[in-house]
Amino acid sequence: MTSATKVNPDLSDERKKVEFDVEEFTNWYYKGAENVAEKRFLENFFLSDPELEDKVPTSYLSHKEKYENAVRKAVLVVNKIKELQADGRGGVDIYMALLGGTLGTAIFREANPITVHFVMFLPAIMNHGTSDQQAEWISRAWNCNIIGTYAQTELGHGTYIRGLETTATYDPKSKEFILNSPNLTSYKWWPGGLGHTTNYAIVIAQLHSLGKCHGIQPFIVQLRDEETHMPLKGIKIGEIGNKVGMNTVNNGFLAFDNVRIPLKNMLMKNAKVLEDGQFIKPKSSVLTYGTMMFVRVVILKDMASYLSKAVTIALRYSMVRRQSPIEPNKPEPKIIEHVTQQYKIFPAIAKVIVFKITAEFLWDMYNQVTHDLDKGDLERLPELHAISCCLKAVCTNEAAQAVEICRLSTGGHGYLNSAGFQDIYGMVTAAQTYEGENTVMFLQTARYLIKCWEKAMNGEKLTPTVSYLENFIKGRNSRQSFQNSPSGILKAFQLAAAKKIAESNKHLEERKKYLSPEEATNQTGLELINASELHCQAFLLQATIEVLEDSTKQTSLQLRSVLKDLLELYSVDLALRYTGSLLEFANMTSSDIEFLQRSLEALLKKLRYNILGIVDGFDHPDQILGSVLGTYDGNVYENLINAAMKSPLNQEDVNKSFHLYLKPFMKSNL
Ligand SMILES: CCC/C=C/C(=O)SCCNC(=O)CCNC(=O)[C@H](O)C(C)(C)COP(=O)([O-])OP(=O)([O-])OC[C@H]1O[C@@H](n2cnc3c(N)ncnc32)[C@H](O)[C@@H]1OP(=O)([O-])[O-]
Ligand SMILES: Cc1cc2nc3c(=O)[nH]c(=O)nc-3n(C[C@H](O)[C@H](O)[C@H](O)COP(=O)(O)OP(=O)(O)OC[C@H]3O[C@@H](n4cnc5c(N)ncnc54)[C@H](O)[C@@H]3O)c2cc1C
Repeated sequence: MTSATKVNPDLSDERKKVEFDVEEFTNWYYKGAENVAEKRFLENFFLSDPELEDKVPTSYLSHKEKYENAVRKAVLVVNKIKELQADGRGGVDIYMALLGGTLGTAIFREANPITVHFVMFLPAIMNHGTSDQQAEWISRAWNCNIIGTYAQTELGHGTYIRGLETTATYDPKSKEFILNSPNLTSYKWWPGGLGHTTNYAIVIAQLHSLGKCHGIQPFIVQLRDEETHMPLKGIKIGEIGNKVGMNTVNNGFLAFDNVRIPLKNMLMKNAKVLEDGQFIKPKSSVLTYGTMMFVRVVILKDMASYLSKAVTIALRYSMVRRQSPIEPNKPEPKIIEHVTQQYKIFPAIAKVIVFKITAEFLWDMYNQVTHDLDKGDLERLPELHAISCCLKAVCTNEAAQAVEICRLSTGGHGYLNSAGFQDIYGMVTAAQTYEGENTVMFLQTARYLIKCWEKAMNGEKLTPTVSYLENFIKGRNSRQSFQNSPSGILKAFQLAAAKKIAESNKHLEERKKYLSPEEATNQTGLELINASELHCQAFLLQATIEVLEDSTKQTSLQLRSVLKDLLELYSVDLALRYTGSLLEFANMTSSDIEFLQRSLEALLKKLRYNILGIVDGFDHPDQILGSVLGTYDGNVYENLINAAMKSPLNQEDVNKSFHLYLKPFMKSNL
């Protein structure tokens, strides 16, 4: 972690003031010293490989060079993983760390063209394939003998997947499906790696058999020749072009012209087509959506990791950058002394912890529910779907906002590519859209909440994530005054969520008297999103309070106290951000707001000298951060000039454009 160069004295002075043991925090954060040792081993194993180091910063490469470099590295990384596995080390976790997490983005900067192979193609075969199909495809895919993507979205439809237009028509004579893209809007558009990397895909298409359409189903389709990599007959394929970020993912397009695949290539764990063309319905049609749910759960973990990088960069920089005297005639302070600067960064640090805890909570819930599903029990699937949708939306929205605020908190230097924010933002903001656009995700949760509300009104028992609605209906909580503590703020959010759900339901019912239920839902959309968001914020806070309480029982008093301060900061900031809803629904008064404001300021002050220990404790080596502003040694000005010198323009004193254009122009008298 420590760099060989001399640490900037401003930063080393700060480190001396931290009151808790940073390593103890690291061990707590990564759930044990063993995990920390493994994390450090992996980081060192990959990042010390000179083949994975970029001699020229990738931002100076062309689009094509960036892609080729990313493919080269992807192959190296997977080979290195295999090396580790041959030594009996690690399993799926290594892939996750390298394909999405901080280590993966340290290597690829933007992203990896084979991530979707591991995150969606393989899970789709596992989720939707029969045991025979798994036997046929999994080991080839796992060994990367074939590389696949998940081709669902089309030019015309991403959200409304029932409206997808690609067709798979069963021909009982040849026992084959015929794939077609009937028009331009049915072209597949976006799948990661599809452009020039993958040779197979899970294609989601409308199944037609015996003259009837049976809705969307997954098919495994070969796209390119396994030797020459040329697109197969009837397949049109390419890349969709430059994007805001993630430019090394090689997102592609795909169209079919009468492409035939055998019957066995429809993934048939759930729905089936028999040889004679008879369609056998699945136990539930939403089982087709399982792979999306898996990724929504994974995204949450990624948000905590990406945001932890952004806050580390912003905070370290704020502790070495000096600007603008606060008192006249006094020296310029570190910019962190400006209270407004503290507010830009400290609450975002608290969010990292809240998102990480909740991500782990959701991961456990996902594993439990999929275990139940394997036994045919679908009972908790709607609850998991509802909570994963709103968590995906809130956490990606908030992470994107927080990363941008971190960038702004570093002033002009933060706008430089070498500051590292652009790549982080590119990854985070993409997740606001992919795997379900966020507004649509909020509306999915709201649909569930309205159903739960109706159930609760009928006296039915509710699942754990919504059980607070029962308390509300029984009249508990509603008359309590607002309490300024994490559990008091949680109660206020649950009350506000319950009242907002009730109010949305009331307006929905009123509208249903003269509108169709669907149009009534559309007209009530703004309130439904609001209800969904309040519900989600309550869940994030509840999960964190419960886990922190439990997981800090064995920690030192000093660490427990800092984590308690961070939880308080998170909840006070949350309450202040939602004063509108809390004033309207949760017995909050203007004097409560004044008190919250004072608490916020007091907490910033209290955390001022411990907060560096938290970001140091995230334990990101400089290579992971990839930022001239965030290095452990804090030597930002030296880093800035060194990075500037790597610009290709700085490799010569005079650029040829001077002789070609400037000189004739400057000498001309026109
Ligand atoms: C590295 C990553 C790269 C990125 C990759 C990608 O982006 S890949 C591309 C990613 N693309 C996207 O993410 C596309 C986003 N779009 C979608 O997921 C769907 O089109 C939809 C969910 C918005 C609507 O679907 P619809 O019109 O069929 O549904 P509806 O609203 O009429 O509700 C019907 C019922 O289904 C239920 N239910 C729904 N989903 C699930 C689920 N996963 N599980 C369980 N249940 C689910 C729902 O609760 C409702 O239950 P109820 O109330 O009847 O008991
Ligand atoms: C970086 C990246 C990687 C991707 N990777 C893949 C991949 O590997 N495979 C794949 O298949 N796809 C992939 N996608 C596609 C992605 O899943 C879709 O873009 C996403 O689901 C959103 O769909 P859309 O683009 O159709 O947006 P639209 O649905 O057209 O959204 C446009 C606007 O319409 C609004 N809107 C739409 N429907 C509703 C509604 N019902 N109610 C209210 N508002 C609505 C939205 O809120 C949004 O404001 C990727 C996308 C990105 C950006």
